[in-house]
Amino acid sequence: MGPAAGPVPRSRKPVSAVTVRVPAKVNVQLTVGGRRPDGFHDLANVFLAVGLYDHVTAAPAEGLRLTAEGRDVAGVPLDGTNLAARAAVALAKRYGIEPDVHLHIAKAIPVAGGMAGGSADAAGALVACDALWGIGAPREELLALCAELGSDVPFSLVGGAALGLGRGERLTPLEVGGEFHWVFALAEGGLSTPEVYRECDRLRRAGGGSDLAADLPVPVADPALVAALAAGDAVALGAALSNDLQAAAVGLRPGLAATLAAGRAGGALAGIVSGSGPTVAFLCASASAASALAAALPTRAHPASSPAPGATPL
Ligand SMILES: C[C@@](CO)(OP(=O)(O)O)[C@H](O)COP(=O)(O)OP(=O)(O)OC[C@H]1O[C@@H](n2ccc(N)nc2=O)[C@H](O)[C@@H]1O
Ligand SMILES: Nc1ncnc2c1ncn2[C@@H]1O[C@H](COP(=O)(O)OP(=O)(O)O)[C@@H](O)[C@H]1O
Repeated sequence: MGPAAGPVPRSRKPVSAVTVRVPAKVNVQLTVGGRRPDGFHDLANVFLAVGLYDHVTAAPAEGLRLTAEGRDVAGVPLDGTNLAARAAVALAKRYGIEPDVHLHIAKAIPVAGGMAGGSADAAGALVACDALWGIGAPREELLALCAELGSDVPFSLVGGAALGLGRGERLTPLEVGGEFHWVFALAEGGLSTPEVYRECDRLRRAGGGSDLAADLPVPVADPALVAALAAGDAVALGAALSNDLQAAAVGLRPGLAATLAAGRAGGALAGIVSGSGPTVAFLCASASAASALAAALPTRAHPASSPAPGATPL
């Protein structure tokens, strides 16, 4: 990121309050390469946005105020560590203004669930504050701020489907040729993303391999998976789903094995841990099959479909 962008261009009129809808994601491919000297892992991360949304509202205030509502809101920090608050501060700093805003997060995305809820809120806060403060920041500027805030944040801004390379922040949009129907089986309590990556590394070393980027190939997208997405072919997508963090997540949360088995027994085409977990995603043949599976699973479960648009002002 270069120097501060200077005075706010005020290319747009400030608005009184703005609400932005932001989607959750599932990783249909998560190939994890080695750990880099900066501590991050090289990825081939195929993101698919799903129609399960947080809403971030930015309203005028003096100073930065943060509130949240939703079932899992106890796990959401309401201080300066909240990713939405960090996004507002980063945008204000970039344009040399004060981060005067009341951010309210209406949370539906599971917290620490592997569905990028915090990243969604960060992208939502950027778009909402950009409008509230009348900045009109170029898209490239917003994407650069997103990448500084977290590896998954750029995808929350763009939505749809995309291949994320590097640590997941370097995006190439992917074509999606149809609607995919999912059920998300929610777990009680989250998993820490860094801890899951550490467990993945530990398993690699315990298996006699290396966990270092210098020793492992740079991950690439799976052509069969990319073709299945483009064709809208749920059976082929189900066959191609892969997640290198799954063994680590199940190792840390052994109950996930039973959840995966329950979904498959309940008629899912395929099941996979979503990102670092512990949410489990089941791909279904139709919307009605997804509703039936959601009702049959023993855990709390949400049906949702893909693709979904990225951060959208309402
Ligand atoms: C695993 C994934 C899959 O999309 O997401 P979740 O399933 O947790 O939502 C992502 O890689 C998470 O991205 P995000 O949650 O943005 O992570 P960041 O804030 O950038 O990094 C948090 C920590 O995760 C680890 N990390 C993250 C990304 C990456 N490519 N390699 C890593 O090793 C590092 O330990 C880092 O300090
Ligand atoms: N806006 C936010 N919503 C949820 N969690 C947040 C937020 N800001 C910061 N966090 C912190 O980030 C952690 C990871 O949250 P989240 O993004 O929901 O999970 P994941 O990385 O598994 O997708 C949470 O445990 C919480 O401490």
